[in-house]
Amino acid sequence: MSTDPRTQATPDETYDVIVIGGGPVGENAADRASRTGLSVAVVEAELVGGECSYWACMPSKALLRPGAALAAARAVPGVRADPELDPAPILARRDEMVSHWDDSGQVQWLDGAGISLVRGLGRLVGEKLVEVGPEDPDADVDDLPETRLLAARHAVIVATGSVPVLPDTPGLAETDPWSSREATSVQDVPPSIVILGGGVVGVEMATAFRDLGSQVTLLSRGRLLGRSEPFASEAVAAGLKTIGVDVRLGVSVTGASSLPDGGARLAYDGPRGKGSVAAAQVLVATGRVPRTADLGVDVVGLEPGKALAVDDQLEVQGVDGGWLFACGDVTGRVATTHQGKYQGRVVGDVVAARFGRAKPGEAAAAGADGETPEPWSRYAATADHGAKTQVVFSRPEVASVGLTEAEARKAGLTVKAVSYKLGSVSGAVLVAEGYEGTAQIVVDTDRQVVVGATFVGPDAAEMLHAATIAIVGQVPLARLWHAVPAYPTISEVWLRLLETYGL
Ligand SMILES: Cc1cc2nc3c(=O)[nH]c(=O)nc-3n(C[C@H](O)[C@H](O)[C@H](O)COP(=O)(O)OP(=O)(O)OC[C@H]3O[C@@H](n4cnc5c(N)ncnc54)[C@H](O)[C@@H]3O)c2cc1C
Ligand SMILES: NC(=O)c1ccc[n+]([C@@H]2O[C@H](COP(=O)([O-])OP(=O)(O)OC[C@H]3O[C@@H](n4cnc5c(N)ncnc54)[C@H](O)[C@@H]3O)[C@@H](O)[C@H]2O)c1
Repeated sequence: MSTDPRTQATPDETYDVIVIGGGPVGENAADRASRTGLSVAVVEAELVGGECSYWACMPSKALLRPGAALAAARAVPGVRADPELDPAPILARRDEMVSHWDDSGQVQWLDGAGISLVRGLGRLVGEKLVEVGPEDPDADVDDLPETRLLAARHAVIVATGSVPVLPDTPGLAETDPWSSREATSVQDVPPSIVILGGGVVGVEMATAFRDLGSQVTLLSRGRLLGRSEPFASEAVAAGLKTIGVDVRLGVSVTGASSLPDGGARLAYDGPRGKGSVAAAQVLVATGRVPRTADLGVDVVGLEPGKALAVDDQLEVQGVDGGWLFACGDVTGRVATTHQGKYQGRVVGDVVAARFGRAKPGEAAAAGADGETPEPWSRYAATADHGAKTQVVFSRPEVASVGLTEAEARKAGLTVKAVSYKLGSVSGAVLVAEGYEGTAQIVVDTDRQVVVGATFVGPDAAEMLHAATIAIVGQVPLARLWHAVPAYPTISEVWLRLLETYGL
């Protein structure tokens, strides 16, 4: 395939399976792949555990939880004293949650699972060949890993995640803006921060920094959380304003400049003409792209920088031989840890069954002889289509699964959306005075099944899984009617939703 001399070299090590990227998704894929006796190596350039453990899910949720707990306490008369947020212990608990950016616990776990760890940046250099070397070969550090050539007997699984996007707005890069990494690992809370981007990172970090005491301005081109139901966007915008975030919608940032005493000013075109905002710190939260630019995918005929398109077995499309797989953010079809780990379990099982000592019949069920595995079998990531879940830990929380009403209509389904105010349910009244929130289900009226659900409100996250089960199980409404929610819980909204639908 390649005339690169490296592909002619004798490999330094050979494994049955090589996983490039030891984030949450790669770890899961490696774990499952190793279960039928295959030898597996994980190649990791930074910390085992990936973005999620050290700079994303865990630290961001650690920063957000105290504010949610305080709001919950304040919403119940009878809680004595007036609790307050205290940044120092919040940051200290965040540091604990990320194990002080030390991955020895996760390395131990890999070790216990019998998976080899190879530190360094992995690059594809040929079919089933991975060269591992320093991320920056010119870096001036003592313990740069030596370049090693690894060969895979059967499969390479790519789980390299994603990287943040920095828009090419004039002057923006020169203001030394933060990405979500610097924001989630903050040690000195800035007195003021301007956040560019009203997606998930934007609204979560606006909430967290307001709780930590910063003055926060959030600039968004469109509505907040643009992929959510519009009522969720409105509730989150209102929630941010209530806690004192300056939310400016419909603004396009046109330029940025550094200020002489530190900080920066962003200029923008908005609904009321030109404007600007200054802050001690800029945080750019304008999305992420799959990390394939430095992966060597060109040697297998793929375009660097683009997502690795996969089928439901997570096999990379456009590469022959059935040896290259991908899962997680790098596929561009999921952008959360839990959905990526689901893919990791599927691809790990596919690889284990096709190439390892699996039970009789399992290799065929996993597609070893060219048959496509059954949807909803353990060898197909079927939930990627129409059953993805996400929780945004803003205040109020936004928990969603499946299709929004607009997405369902776009997909050609005949649907009816019904919603109900959560504050009218007895369980919610008990949880908080003046509980405000909304639940909505999107029903496919031809099949009489739920295809989407969104819950917005305090602790809405914990309501999501019932909806996920209804969607994945394709439970007919007539049967769902017999799932009786306990009284007095907020889940009683399910009964109200079905009544509102007409049952
Ligand atoms: C601020 C923030 C908060 C988030 N909060 C949540 C949340 O609450 N819940 C949720 O579900 N999702 C959340 N996400 C999304 C979640 O972080 C990602 O979906 C998840 O980390 C993807 O996992 P992954 O294993 O695919 O990639 P990553 O976690 O990015 O891991 C990829 C790993 O591969 C390594 N790597 C990359 N290239 C190479 C290479 N060539 N060689 C060797 N190693 C390589 C990297 O060093 C990294 O360790 C959040 C994201 C952000 C930015
Ligand atoms: N709780 C969670 O599950 C969680 C939390 C944080 C992040 N994440 C994941 O991480 C990923 C990245 O999050 P994110 O918020 O950075 O991305 P995002 O795609 O959710 O939002 C990016 C926002 O930036 C805007 N934008 C893009 N370019 C812009 C520009 N030049 N100027 C102004 N605005 C611009 C977009 O319109 C969008 O609103 C997401 O896919 C998300 O699912 C998940």
